[in-house]
Amino acid sequence: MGTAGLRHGARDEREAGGRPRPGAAVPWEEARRAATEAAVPLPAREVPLKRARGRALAAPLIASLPHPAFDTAAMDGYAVAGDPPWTVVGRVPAGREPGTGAPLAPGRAVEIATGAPTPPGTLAVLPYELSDRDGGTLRPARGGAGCDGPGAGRADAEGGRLPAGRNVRRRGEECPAGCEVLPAGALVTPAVLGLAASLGHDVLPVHGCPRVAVVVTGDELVRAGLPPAGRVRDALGPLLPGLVEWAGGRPLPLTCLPDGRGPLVAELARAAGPSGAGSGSGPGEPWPGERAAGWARGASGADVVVVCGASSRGPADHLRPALRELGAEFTVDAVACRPGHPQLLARLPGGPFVVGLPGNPYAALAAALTLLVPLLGGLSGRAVPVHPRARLTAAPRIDAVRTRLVPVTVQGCTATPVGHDRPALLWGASLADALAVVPPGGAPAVELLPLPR
Ligand SMILES: Nc1nc2c(c(=O)[nH]1)N[C@H]1C(S)=C(S)[C@@H](COP(=O)(O)OP(=O)(O)OC[C@H]3O[C@@H](n4cnc5c(N)ncnc54)[C@H](O)[C@@H]3O)O[C@H]1N2
Ligand code: MOO
Repeated sequence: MGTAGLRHGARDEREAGGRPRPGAAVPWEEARRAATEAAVPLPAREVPLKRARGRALAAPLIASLPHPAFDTAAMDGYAVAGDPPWTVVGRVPAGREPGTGAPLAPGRAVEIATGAPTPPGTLAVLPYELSDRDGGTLRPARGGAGCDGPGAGRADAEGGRLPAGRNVRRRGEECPAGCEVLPAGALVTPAVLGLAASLGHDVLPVHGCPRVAVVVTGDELVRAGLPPAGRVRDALGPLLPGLVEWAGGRPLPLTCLPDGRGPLVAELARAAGPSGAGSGSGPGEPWPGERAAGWARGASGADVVVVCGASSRGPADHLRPALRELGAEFTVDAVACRPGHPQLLARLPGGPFVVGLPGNPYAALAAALTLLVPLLGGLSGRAVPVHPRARLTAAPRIDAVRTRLVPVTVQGCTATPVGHDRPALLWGASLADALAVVPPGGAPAVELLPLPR
């Protein structure tokens, strides 16, 4: 393909009304934005914590409790009141109901466990290792070192007085009840699950998980063993389920199709067809509210169909003709990038999205990070990520008109191309931490697209 048309692609390759002309390569940034904006988050529902991991919060996470929920000791040691020496009068174990013990009078101390409620009247907590106990009498140890910041627990120079509040966490000092700790759209990670539990939640409102059908096409593909002469191993069947899960989707069982328009039309028609009405269950069954929100899954139960291969313009490349035959609407029809330019995003009438990925495996991965990952992020309700940027330590080949996606390793604010980045092999991508997005003409600092782990 010549470059002159692409240089002005964003302006010249559009029909009146702003739609891209069929076959027009849109700039990479624009393609990613179109994929992000095409997706409306799937409806939300509350799920138990153990089923929320990897989903996006459909509402901000609010603290149901203050944290800490009561005044509590931050160290194992002694809760003390007033000036030393103190008389040790008892012990507070973790788990005691706050406010049930007697208030601590000046000159008294109680042994206390980390996390136990401090008695009313507590001045501070003196850690064991900074204390000097002789029978029932307690004093600060001489010259104790800091345990919780500089000088923590050490009595001050004049008169052995502990700063008020030392090693005591006050109720609500980290977050008061009602505080918004995470915004809607945050990804539920293991840390978020622990945080939600700490703040009193048993369930979380999360967006639905888009179901993704992966269709691998090509007569030449074999799925196991050493390929016979002229054949190649399918690299995308193994790659895509993990990528889909990482991006927020749920992969459906893989479909392998021979080359040919007929099988592809039949598969896409099945995906576009009315969802298994009357079946009562199964992957196509809607969640409550899905229909009201305008969601219609096809008979295959997929929200998104990813078609690998058949994306180019040769006689065996049937994806575009098949989509046109079915009346699909194209959102992106080729992208001005290398590799991965034949990729596309379309929507079948009333049904699922279709993402077309090139057959060359590294090109398919680069394309998936361009269109599929933003689409799945949007459908699953994830906030649009802000990716880090870095300076490249070696100049990659710059393209005057196309964005290049270059596998790199990342060290701090610098990124180093790893090479091995021809479209047909995933070697460079396997060595890399990220793909650097090198815009047309280059840039001093480039965006880094994370690679699925
Ligand atoms: N006339 C043109 N020809 C090509 C163009 C173009 O613009 N004009 N673009 C080239 C680029 S760039 C790419 S990328 C490919 C895209 O090809 P398709 O998406 O149509 O895929 P195929 O033709 O089926 O396969 C291309 C290549 O990839 C291998 N392949 C396919 N599927 C897999 C798989 N699942 N695992 C591993 N390898 C796979 C296939 O054997 C071919 O070698 O088109 C160029 N041509
Ligand atoms: O752009 Mo292709 O997608 O070079 O391999």
